[in-house]
Amino acid sequence: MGEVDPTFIQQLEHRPKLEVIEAQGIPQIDLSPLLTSSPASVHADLVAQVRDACENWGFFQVFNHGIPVESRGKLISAAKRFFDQPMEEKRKVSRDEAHPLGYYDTEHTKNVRDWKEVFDVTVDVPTLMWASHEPDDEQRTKYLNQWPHHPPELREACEEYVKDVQKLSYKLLELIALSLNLPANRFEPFFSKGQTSFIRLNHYPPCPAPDLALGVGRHKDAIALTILTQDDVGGLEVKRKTDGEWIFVKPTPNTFIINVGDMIQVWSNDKYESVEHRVMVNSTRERFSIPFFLCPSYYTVVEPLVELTDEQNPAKYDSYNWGKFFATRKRSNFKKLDVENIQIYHFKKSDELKG
Ligand SMILES: O=C(O)CCC(=O)C(=O)O
Ligand SMILES: [Fe+2]
Repeated sequence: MGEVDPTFIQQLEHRPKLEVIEAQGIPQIDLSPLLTSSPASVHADLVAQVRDACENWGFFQVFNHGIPVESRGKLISAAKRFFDQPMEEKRKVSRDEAHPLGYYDTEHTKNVRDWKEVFDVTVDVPTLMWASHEPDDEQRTKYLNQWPHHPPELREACEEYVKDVQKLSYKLLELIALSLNLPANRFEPFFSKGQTSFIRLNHYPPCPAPDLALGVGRHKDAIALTILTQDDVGGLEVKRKTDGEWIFVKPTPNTFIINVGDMIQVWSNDKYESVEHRVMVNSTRERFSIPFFLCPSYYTVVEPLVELTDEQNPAKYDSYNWGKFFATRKRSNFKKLDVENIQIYHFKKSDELKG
């Protein structure tokens, strides 16, 4: 195995095992009933499959989702053309504190550098967000996308893809609401008045030391729901809830990988957990993946839903403001902070539950 800069090296217990466990993969769910009829409420079997997957895995794959393969193919090709350029070209659209969207290659997860480069694109243009993480500062800011000159088709490919995936995300939110015995449209108000969703083009170049580094270190997604597409290389691993083993998510053509994020964990009062995952790299093939991170409007107050709490099952979290949470996270991208990045367990109600 080769060498990498020490900033990329994972501690011993977090290094990937190069022989992967593929057995008993995450559940596969056929969404074809939704192509022919709605509302989702008529599909009790589908709702039950979503409930099982959310309870037992926090992850599932969907097929027959209605999104044309070309839409993803075009975007992955455009992403490849963008990342293939010299660094000085990519740096022209670099992300910084003033422009939080665009190109970035020094992301750290849990203080270890990730073996990847990314390009972030916001969905609503402009996206309204708090200007500061300070709780009492009510100033707002507007996020705009930064588009590179090359490749010229990147912008249209992103915009077309986002339109399709957004529709899918709303269908999935309806299914998740129904699976929690809530009305299908229960989550809609959080997203319908200015959401903060974004997509990330991930490029994982070949790595000379795939036994030491990770494309993305172990983490949970802070958002509501992630819809991920990956190419045929593979690398994503999900932590199995039953025994904590890292399970390889085998690339399956024309499927999307869905995972419950931290906000659904809080809304559901821990009925559905946001599950840890990470990305392995390899020494021979580059890999591309594109997560769509579904996020509510910046002012959304996130707390366990009243319908899912009662005296026997009291709320396990204090409420938090999504935009302030996000701004606090973002801050650590540009400044090395001494404290751990903000996490939902910081809002757990009782001290013995923390950790
Ligand atoms: O590349 C992948 O498969 C997953 C990436 C991921 O987990 C993330 O960007 O949050
Ligand atoms: Fe993730």
